[in-house]
Amino acid sequence: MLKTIAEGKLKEVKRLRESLDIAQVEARCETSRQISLSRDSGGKLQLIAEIKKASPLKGLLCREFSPLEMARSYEANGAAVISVITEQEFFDGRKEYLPLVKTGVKLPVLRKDFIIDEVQIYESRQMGADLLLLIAALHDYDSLLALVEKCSALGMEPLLETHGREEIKMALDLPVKIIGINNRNLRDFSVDIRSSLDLLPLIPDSYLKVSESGIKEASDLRLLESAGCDFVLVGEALVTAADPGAKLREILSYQQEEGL
Ligand SMILES: O=P(O)(O)OC[C@@H](O)[C@@H](O)c1c[nH]c2ccccc12
Repeated sequence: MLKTIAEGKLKEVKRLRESLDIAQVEARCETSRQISLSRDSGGKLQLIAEIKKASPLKGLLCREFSPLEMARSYEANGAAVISVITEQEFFDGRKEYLPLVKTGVKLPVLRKDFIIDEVQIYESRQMGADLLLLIAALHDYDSLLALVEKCSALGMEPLLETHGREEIKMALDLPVKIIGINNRNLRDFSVDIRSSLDLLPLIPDSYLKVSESGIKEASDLRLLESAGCDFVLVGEALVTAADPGAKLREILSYQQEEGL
């Protein structure tokens, strides 16, 4: 599956190489400031809320889909970061969603796509992304290193997504600050948040740790918080709710109850 998606990106990369004015993006970057994430001072888990219209496995998730409205309601209800899926073929995302969301909210915005070439990093910068997802499974060490460095040079923060011990080991050898553990196996799409619980202890506290996928309830957040996780990335559970903002508030509400 992952391979099919990445192969689909090759054409897009070719087109981008022909059309994107890299020098112009670089020139504009000099004046722009990097937004960086940090751990909550009280140790509270923070939430990255995803704008996700569809998934390859389940198809359409959200009928009345308005990315801007959704982002604003995530922001108003306590999200720390907005994640925007821009991949079109399998997730029905659109590149336009990112600049739209970026201008509509104050929160940092993460671009979720399948990044296989540095030209997409320039494109992400031009779109206005603050953070960029890089998927370890798509690369070897050298190509990841080049992408991570390009990302940082352009003032964006890479979120390196891993699955399994080997990929975490590789992540720890790269100059990244944020490591994600995807609970979804991108090869067969099975999901289990225990995968984060098992792997979080392998990541030192000098990194920001993100658990991604299959997170639905306050009880999941509680578990991950006590395992030392800093951020959770939630998509489906929010976008399939009648009121995504209200759902976000509800799953974070345990933090108030505990008076953190
Ligand atoms: O909808 P969920 O199960 O809450 O998962 C969100 C997010 O983790 C998932 O969309 C995701 C994780 N890694 C990705 C890479 C590309 C596209 C999407 C993803």
